[in-house]
Amino acid sequence: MILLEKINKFYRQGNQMVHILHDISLTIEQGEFVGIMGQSGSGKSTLINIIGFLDRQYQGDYIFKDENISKYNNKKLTTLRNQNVGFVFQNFKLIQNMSVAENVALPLMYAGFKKKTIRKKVSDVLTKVGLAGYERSVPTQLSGGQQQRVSIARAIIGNPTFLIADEPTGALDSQTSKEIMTLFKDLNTTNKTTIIIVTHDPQVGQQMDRLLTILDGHLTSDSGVHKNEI
Ligand SMILES: Nc1ncnc2c1ncn2[C@@H]1O[C@H](COP(=O)(O)OP(=O)(O)OP(=O)(O)O)[C@@H](O)[C@H]1O
Repeated sequence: MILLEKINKFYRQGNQMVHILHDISLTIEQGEFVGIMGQSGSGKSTLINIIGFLDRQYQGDYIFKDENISKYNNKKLTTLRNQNVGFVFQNFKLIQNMSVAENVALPLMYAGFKKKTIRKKVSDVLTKVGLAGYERSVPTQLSGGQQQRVSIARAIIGNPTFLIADEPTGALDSQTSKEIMTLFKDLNTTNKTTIIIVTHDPQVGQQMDRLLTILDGHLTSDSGVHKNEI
């Protein structure tokens, strides 16, 4: 489903072009549960920005669902992103003065769904993440783990093809981290949602079906393939 072929990424730093990602080639199939690990500055965010259709300034080919999207303009890329990707962040990124239901409903509001449909979908998705009945709460009334569940509900309400979670347990204690990882695994197993999780945490990495490791912008290991395929 996701096929990257020799992706290279350069950033301008001052008057120099710095080579950030080096010849990254990988395939992620529908339904996979994949972790990306690597030290700070190794290029994880840069890579997921490309995978999640946020960045189109790279060299190499990105084939998504059999279509080469490397030359897509911003408009086409935004449409692709809205239709296919859900994002989860370390710091939840919830809107504080909106209720849980309003936060979760946002993607469907933008997509122009009817109010009644939205209400039903919000209720279903809150049940799925273990927050049935929390519609009227506001983020500040919730624990960190609950807020992350709200942000996961917002990410999955549009039924995305894949989820990208950037350090989703980074702000949580270890027990809550475990619970959030269990939720991701359930979503992966039950809904067959492809999930890509960036993490520093080896405990989180261990729970993934497949682990990619990035070092200085190179893909140095992929537990899903034999070493000589990298
Ligand atoms: N917009 C930018 N302009 C210039 N350099 C950048 C930019 N964004 C990232 N970099 C550089 O690219 C390299 C990779 O950064 P990236 O954020 O992808 O790493 P990371 O593995 O996600 O790190 P962290 O775990 O700290 O989030 C770093 O050296 C960083 O300084």
